[in-house]
Amino acid sequence: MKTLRDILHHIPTVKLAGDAGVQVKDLQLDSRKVSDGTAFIAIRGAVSDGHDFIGKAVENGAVAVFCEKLPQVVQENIVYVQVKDTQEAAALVAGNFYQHPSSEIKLYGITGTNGKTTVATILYKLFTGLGYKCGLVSTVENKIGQEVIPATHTTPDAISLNALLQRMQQEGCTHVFMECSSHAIHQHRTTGLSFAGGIFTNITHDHLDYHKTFDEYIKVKKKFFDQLPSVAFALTNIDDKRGSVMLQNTKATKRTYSLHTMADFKGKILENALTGLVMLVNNREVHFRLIGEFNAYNILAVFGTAISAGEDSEEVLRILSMLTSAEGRFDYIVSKRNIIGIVDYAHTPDALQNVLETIGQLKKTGGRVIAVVGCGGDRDKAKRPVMAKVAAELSSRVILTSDNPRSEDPAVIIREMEAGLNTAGKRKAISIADRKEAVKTAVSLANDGDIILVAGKGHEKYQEVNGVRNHFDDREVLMEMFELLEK
Ligand SMILES: CC(=O)N[C@H]1[C@@H](OP(=O)(O)OP(=O)(O)OC[C@H]2O[C@@H](n3ccc(=O)[nH]c3=O)[C@H](O)[C@@H]2O)O[C@H](CO)[C@@H](O)[C@@H]1O[C@H](C)C(=O)N[C@@H](C)C(=O)N[C@H](CCC(=O)O)C(=O)O
Ligand SMILES: Nc1ncnc2c1ncn2[C@@H]1O[C@H](COP(=O)(O)OP(=O)(O)OP(=O)(O)O)[C@@H](O)[C@H]1O
Ligand SMILES: N[C@H](CCC[C@H](N)C(=O)O)C(=O)O
Ligand SMILES: [Mg+2]
Repeated sequence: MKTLRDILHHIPTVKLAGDAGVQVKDLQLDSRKVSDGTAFIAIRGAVSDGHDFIGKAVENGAVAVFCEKLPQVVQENIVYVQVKDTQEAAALVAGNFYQHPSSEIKLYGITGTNGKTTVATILYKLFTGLGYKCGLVSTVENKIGQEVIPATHTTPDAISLNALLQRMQQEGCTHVFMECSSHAIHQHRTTGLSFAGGIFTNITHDHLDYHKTFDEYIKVKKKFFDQLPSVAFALTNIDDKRGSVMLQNTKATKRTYSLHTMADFKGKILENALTGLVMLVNNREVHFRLIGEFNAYNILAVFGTAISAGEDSEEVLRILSMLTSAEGRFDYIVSKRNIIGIVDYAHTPDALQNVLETIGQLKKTGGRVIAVVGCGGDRDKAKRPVMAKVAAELSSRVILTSDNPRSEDPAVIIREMEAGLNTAGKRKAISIADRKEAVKTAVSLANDGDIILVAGKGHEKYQEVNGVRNHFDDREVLMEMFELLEK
């Protein structure tokens, strides 16, 4: 059992009121999850302020409270720890409480707008294939070896994350691959972790609802690399405009990958088809099952990570050539009538553009492309018109529909998407708010040889409407509609 003094190690405190010898059984950010012996950490959130729930936490059994300002009424038997930034303190306290699991394993963090899940998942599969027991922290799922633990966030909060890493370490994982979202970096969810390597995929428009400006979004991602230790490596995509900026101030060993210029890990696409990619990777010709130019970048990120981690290049390429992508990333089904249905998690303008361009390059049949696209509610509104515009420019027909409306009116989201369409785009587009109906319409419009892209939800098994998650699975719906309309 830990005392408060143990978990305060290396935490700069402003003021400590009470006995630091008190025993701490658990850490919590949420007053509703507090039980006897818990240390509660009050965080100023986007919706509410954890400081308003200190009383509730104490009622539920908290013995210690971390806060940025002391409550007006302090209770004698409770220890108050005042710190400058409770979010940062939460991460450092969690590291102490869970005995710094990240320094006992090789932890690799992947950041960037698109490709994090893909790169982290392929790394997990590759290193598992190389014979290691691995952990995965991702949008789709968390994994400890073969055990699946459902994911609630791309990157969990600092306490859940350290608890998860401790379990991974205790259960024998030697390598862990985790996505580091920009929200997570900004909210200190990854602060204090010992990374063996950091990987940058790319940066394009997303999350400006949260970060406000693109410059702020870039700065947050860069901070991740600024904080890497000198023993780590930092691997970046130098074909991205901001790829080298990311590593500008890092102490880690710098490594680069590219499809177009000199780099430590250099790739060239020789063939790009629905059966996969043929690429030169550091002058070695290899066939991969992954599809599209964007996946050529993901392959280089994975290859560069494995080699930087000291693995053998021949063995890495042998296993990598057999691997498929993460669930819901360019998943395709060919119907009885030879219509190709693709489910992809493209939910940013750049991802949508990449996926539609890839489809355009693969489409040797001369068939049309029908895109079913929506945008999430309570998320970056600026994406909406841009995603509709990209869809209209790169497809023959577009069906604008709902993604996860969350607390917003789907009709309003669709109207904001429609605002991005010019006259030609408007002629190609139909708006159908019901996502199932939208997929049905796409299938009914398709002829043999056409390609239907259902974008935005990928692996998700639900649609979130006003706080309720109803079962919804794009792949399942697409198959159902093929069955129904191709009898
Ligand atoms: C915008 C955002 O990131 N929000 C995260 C944030 O919540 P918040 O700031 O809104 O918290 P809040 O509701 O205002 O509450 C403030 C504090 O009071 C506490 N509280 C609240 C109520 C109460 O009764 N008692 C109590 O103690 C809360 O536990 C919290 O600690 O802190 C919470 C606890 O860590 C997170 O669960 C929550 O994620 C929400 C659910 C979310 O949707 N986050 C998304 C945007 C997100 O993080 N996405 C990225 C992925 C992005 C990508 O992949 O592209 C991710 O990493 O998942
Ligand atoms: N390297 C890449 N560059 C650009 N687009 C990509 C890349 N890799 C994947 N994509 C596209 O982005 C979509 C999301 O990919 P992925 O889930 O790997 O990204 P992510 O960064 O984990 O996203 P999230 O921020 O939601 O966690 C894919 O379905 C595909 O359309
Ligand atoms: N991690 C991303 C996922 C978006 C997925 C899309 N289906 C949506 O709901 O907008 C986010 O939370 O912004
Ligand atoms: Mg992800």
